Amino acid sequence: MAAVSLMSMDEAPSDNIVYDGIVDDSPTRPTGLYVRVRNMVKHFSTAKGLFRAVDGVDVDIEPSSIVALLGPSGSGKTTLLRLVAGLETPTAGHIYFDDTDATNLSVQDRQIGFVFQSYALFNHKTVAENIKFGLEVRKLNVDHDKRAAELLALVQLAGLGDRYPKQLSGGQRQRVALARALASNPRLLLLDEPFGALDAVVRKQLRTSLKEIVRSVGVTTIIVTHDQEEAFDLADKVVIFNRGLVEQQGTPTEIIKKPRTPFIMKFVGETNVVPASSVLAKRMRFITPKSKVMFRPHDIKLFKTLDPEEKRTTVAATVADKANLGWVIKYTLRFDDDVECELQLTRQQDEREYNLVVGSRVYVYVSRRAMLGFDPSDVDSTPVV
Ligand SMILES: Nc1ncnc2c1ncn2[C@@H]1O[C@H](COP(=O)(O)OP(=O)(O)OP(=O)(O)O)[C@@H](O)[C@H]1O
Repeated sequence: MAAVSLMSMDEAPSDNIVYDGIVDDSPTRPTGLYVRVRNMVKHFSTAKGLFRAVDGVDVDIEPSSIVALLGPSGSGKTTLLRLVAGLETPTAGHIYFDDTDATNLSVQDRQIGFVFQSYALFNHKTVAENIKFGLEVRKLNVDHDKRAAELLALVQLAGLGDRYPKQLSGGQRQRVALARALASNPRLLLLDEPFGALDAVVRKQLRTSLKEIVRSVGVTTIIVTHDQEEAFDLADKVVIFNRGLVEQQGTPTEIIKKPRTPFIMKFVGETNVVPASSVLAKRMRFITPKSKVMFRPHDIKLFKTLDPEEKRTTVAATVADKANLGWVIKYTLRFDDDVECELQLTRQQDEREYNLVVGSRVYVYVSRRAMLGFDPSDVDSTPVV
């Protein structure tokens, strides 16, 4: 999709930018807000006591970037989003928008666009009227019809302005909600599970559109999601919450390649968990004071036959099950101490190299470097009261 500015021409700065004699006459894009959250705390009083929904969080959200807040249910993602929006008052901490302390700004003065899971469109208004509502509330002095048409084109609904929300699919309604949120040219867009109610195919289409749209508009975007694939695909930075705290934040690649804690390792991607006292952990000489050991299924090296030399560095197992999951084949391997682990292969890998028979014997090697010791409390995600 071509870069689209939400500024209409009468608002756009007239000066073109000149670099070394080359005139860049593309419409000037607004830069998104730089959002900094500092030592943010939000405690709720409940019948059971003080609930630490957000318990001291620092997050930096670069201008015009997309940041995904990911984490188990009840970990504080939505509460942080609501704090940034001004819909909750912090117990402690600060929020800065660029260099301004925005902690006590009213919701209206924050210039934020919102999209929630439930469409929150006015059913008695047409699509265009719904979008124009976003302009009316901010009393923006622009040509409303023209802006609504621009926004409809941006969200790929050109020509549907006269329809009513009930005449649209769920995905189209969410596109309208996005257009409305962008109508007033917000510098910050907040999305709370925006695709939660949609089926997988529509979710994916909207995800792609959202990425293109927010990048072309240049708005800083924070999205709360349960969906890891969504978070990793969309975001420049993923912030993973657990029990009101940020457990890790970084680029998707950093989080996948360098999970900093056992919680992250278990939360992101598949893991095998075996006792630290298992034959496998011992044979790999993995020494840990912790009670359990985890490693990724793809870190297993498997041999169907062995040289006598290799027998000392591997552990024999029986193929207990083979699950055919389409493009992925999942084997369950049972060691002689009855500990089990899973091995995942692509179908191609399996057909080319393995094709294991249930009941056959195999030999397993896992590098010590791929193993991580942990106690069950290290991966606990029960919210703290
Ligand atoms: N007004 C409130 N009063 C008391 N507790 C609250 C209030 N708002 C939120 N909570 C609690 O704070 C915790 C964090 O909620 P939050 O909605 O931020 O979690 P979340 O990570 O977004 O979870 P989910 O993915 O399920 O929406 C939850 O256990 C919730 O019950």
